[in-house]
Amino acid sequence: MKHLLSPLDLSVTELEDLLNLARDISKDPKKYSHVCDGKKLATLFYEPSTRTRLSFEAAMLNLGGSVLGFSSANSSSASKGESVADTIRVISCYADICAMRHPKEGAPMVAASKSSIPVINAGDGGHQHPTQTLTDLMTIRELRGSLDNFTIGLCGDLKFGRTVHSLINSLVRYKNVKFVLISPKELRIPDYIRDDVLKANQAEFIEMENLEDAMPELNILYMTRVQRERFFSEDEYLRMKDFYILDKSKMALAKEDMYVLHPLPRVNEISVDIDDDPRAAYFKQVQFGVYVRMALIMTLLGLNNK
Ligand SMILES: N[C@@H](CC(=O)O)C(=O)O
Ligand SMILES: NC(=O)OP(=O)(O)O
Repeated sequence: MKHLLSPLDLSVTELEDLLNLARDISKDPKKYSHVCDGKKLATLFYEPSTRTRLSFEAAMLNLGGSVLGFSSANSSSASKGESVADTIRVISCYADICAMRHPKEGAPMVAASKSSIPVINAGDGGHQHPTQTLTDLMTIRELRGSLDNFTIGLCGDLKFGRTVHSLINSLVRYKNVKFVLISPKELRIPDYIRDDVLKANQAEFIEMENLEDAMPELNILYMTRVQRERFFSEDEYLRMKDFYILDKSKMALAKEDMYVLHPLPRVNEISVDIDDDPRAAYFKQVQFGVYVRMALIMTLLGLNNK
């Protein structure tokens, strides 16, 4: 049985197969509308979510399956003190596959160790968000045609932003991907990503604070929200929250064919003025998120050859 706890749980070849399947689904989703007939997905969300939970639900429904779950710790028996380990043993009796989001790093891994169904990490604390990475990879591949040979700027909260950590982990496996890490010094990328992922894989990267300086070189700009819920002090959050605001004047410095991605939700870091710019790809990214999760559910349930 396979789980998806980190983006590295899929080899580059498996990822290629999954992205090809997602592309095929995107061309004719109806072709797949009975692949998961009779199957159930449980969504165990101990932290807020709009896209991840609902796109998982939409994905399973599109495949002909059904969904059950909870959307906050308060509405589950976690509020009575039930452990993740016990919860997953119970859910294994109700569903065929589950997606779990939890504020504690490693919680989905604990769940996987006790589970008799595939567990998908739908975001664990400030650690990883592998299905957002699948979405990001599909978006980059569909927009650029390839996951090799480009420069990506990752901007904002690189310290707590789990989507950034997972995306870097995945992209270092492709050829000639250059990383520009744009953040205030307080929100720099953690050492375990800089040293154990970027340096360990001999990836080309630089760290800088000024977004304007980085703009002209970028093929992809990946904006992120300052992760308020991970800050120890509200004052510190307020000091950081508007550090970067992508607006028309900054977009004027970018290449004509640069794309802007953002995992969403956006707060203030991308001005709504640029939503109609053809380079703004963050809502396209949302649509790809459904196709890629359909492909993932099929793959983990062993239904990808049907
Ligand atoms: N939705 C993404 C990004 C964010 O919340 O800023 C996440 O859950 O990590
Ligand atoms: N991109 C993402 O994970 O969004 P949600 O937090 O709304 O699920």
